[in-house]
Amino acid sequence: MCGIIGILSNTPVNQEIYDGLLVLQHRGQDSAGMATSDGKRLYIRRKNGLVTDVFRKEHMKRLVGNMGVGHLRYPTAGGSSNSEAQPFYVNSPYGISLAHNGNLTNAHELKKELYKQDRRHINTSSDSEILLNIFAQELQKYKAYSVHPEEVFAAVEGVHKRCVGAYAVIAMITRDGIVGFRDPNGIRPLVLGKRESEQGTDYMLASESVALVTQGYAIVRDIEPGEAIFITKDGEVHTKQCSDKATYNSCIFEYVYFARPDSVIDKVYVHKARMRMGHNLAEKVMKVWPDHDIDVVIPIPDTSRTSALEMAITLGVPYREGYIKNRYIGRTFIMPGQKQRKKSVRRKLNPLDIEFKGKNVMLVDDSIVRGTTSKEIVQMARDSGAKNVYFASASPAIRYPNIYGIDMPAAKELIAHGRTEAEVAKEIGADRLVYQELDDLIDAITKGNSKLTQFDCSVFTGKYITGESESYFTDLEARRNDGKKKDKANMVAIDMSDTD
Ligand SMILES: O=P(O)(O)OC[C@H]1O[C@H](OP(=O)(O)OP(=O)(O)O)[C@H](O)[C@@H]1O
Ligand SMILES: NC(=O)CC[C@H](N)C(=O)O
Ligand SMILES: [Mg+2]
Repeated sequence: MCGIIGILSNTPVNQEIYDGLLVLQHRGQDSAGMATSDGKRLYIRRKNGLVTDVFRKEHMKRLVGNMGVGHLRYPTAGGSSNSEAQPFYVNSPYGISLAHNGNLTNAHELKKELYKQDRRHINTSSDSEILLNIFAQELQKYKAYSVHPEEVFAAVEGVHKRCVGAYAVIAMITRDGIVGFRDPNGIRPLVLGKRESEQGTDYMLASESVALVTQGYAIVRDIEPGEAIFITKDGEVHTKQCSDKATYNSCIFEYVYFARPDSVIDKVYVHKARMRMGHNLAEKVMKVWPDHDIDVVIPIPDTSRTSALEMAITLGVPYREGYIKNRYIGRTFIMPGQKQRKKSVRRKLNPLDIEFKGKNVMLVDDSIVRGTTSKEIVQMARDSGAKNVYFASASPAIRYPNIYGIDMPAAKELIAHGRTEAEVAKEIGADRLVYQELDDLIDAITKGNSKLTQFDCSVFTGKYITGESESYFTDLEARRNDGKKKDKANMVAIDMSDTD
């Protein structure tokens, strides 16, 4: 679930992109990168690590210019080496650098097609390098001396025709401006912001609105599914719907887990959606278990806090912080390997015994994916003297892979895959388990924007809007299960990063 940013400003953008990336760090912890342009030349820095590790003073000084794009990576394709850090760059036509959030499901076919048909060589296993080359190839068709909106929009139409899957994209054309677009299903988010200053109007595109508002930009609007925006270096803004099949099928997991609560996605306040998830979950508990004996509701920090608090209020039960989170450890779920994820739950969360001793505790998390967190957490509650340990998940059971930008490629790694609710409860060691109903989860979001009627809920339903074949999933699981990822982790193609 990478994070992307693009800024076209009247002043240098390096510090603002850096600050914006810091705000979006929760979307990708693997690598960070930035490309800037002064209208003549491109400057680029990308490397494995967190934002604070990747950019030092000397790199920032070199990233000059008033426009640029930034990226945070959480890999869903290829390996996790420096050479797959983004933005990717291609010099023809015009010099394009591109940052991608999402995942292409026909990357394999496109890679072959790019060589056979277009004589373009792809040097990494990243689907984003493929996406960049498709965009470049489509733009090249017009052979214009400099880029105009018509050519950009025609190129995006070409991308929509050739690429399948999820993609929110911000690209920079070195001499001409910034382009943003969202796939025809709008699976991944992209929002536009604007800021007036004495020097003129500055524009920013980002995965989440929190990156805009923290830099003083006002939210203008979300980019629509299938729509493209071209902001020229002179500050003209052009937009066009580039797909005749565009519909909203936004990823529901953005609201459940990925996005920051202080972001607004497709006009829905994530914080409020999570509150409603907690409320609906409490109603389900009261329905299926009217005589419950819950003494206290305890959230699993960080993400579930918002819904757990609202759940406690609706249940009329005290809410207590029972696990203290080490603020210097990042998100566990988006770490690359199971060993690392497991180890970090214990290092990250420590129980406060006094909140557990002799009590019936209801632990609340936003989701149970591999069960790494819940297993450890339930055990910690027992070790701290809880009488009974109940567990509630603000989202339904996750039984199917994600193929749109969340790294959950192997069904067998999901704890609820092929298991009933009671079996999952047993597996995580809980005395009772309550899952949110899918309709209640959807209701929690649509209450914020009734125009959103459809979502990508594939991890709960196994239904994929882009219609992939059975063999795609078999192949994906074989290529990207946890064991395979370990082998690929250090696969370096051309290492363009500095060694420090
Ligand atoms: O069942 P699992 O495979 O463990 O995945 C689910 C857990 O992972 C996430 O937490 P994470 O630590 O990544 O981030 P957070 O601090 O934002 O909650 C999520 O909030 C759940 O707690
Ligand atoms: N999570 C994402 O959005 C990943 C983007 C891209 N597929 C990559 O692996 O780099
Ligand atoms: Mg969590």
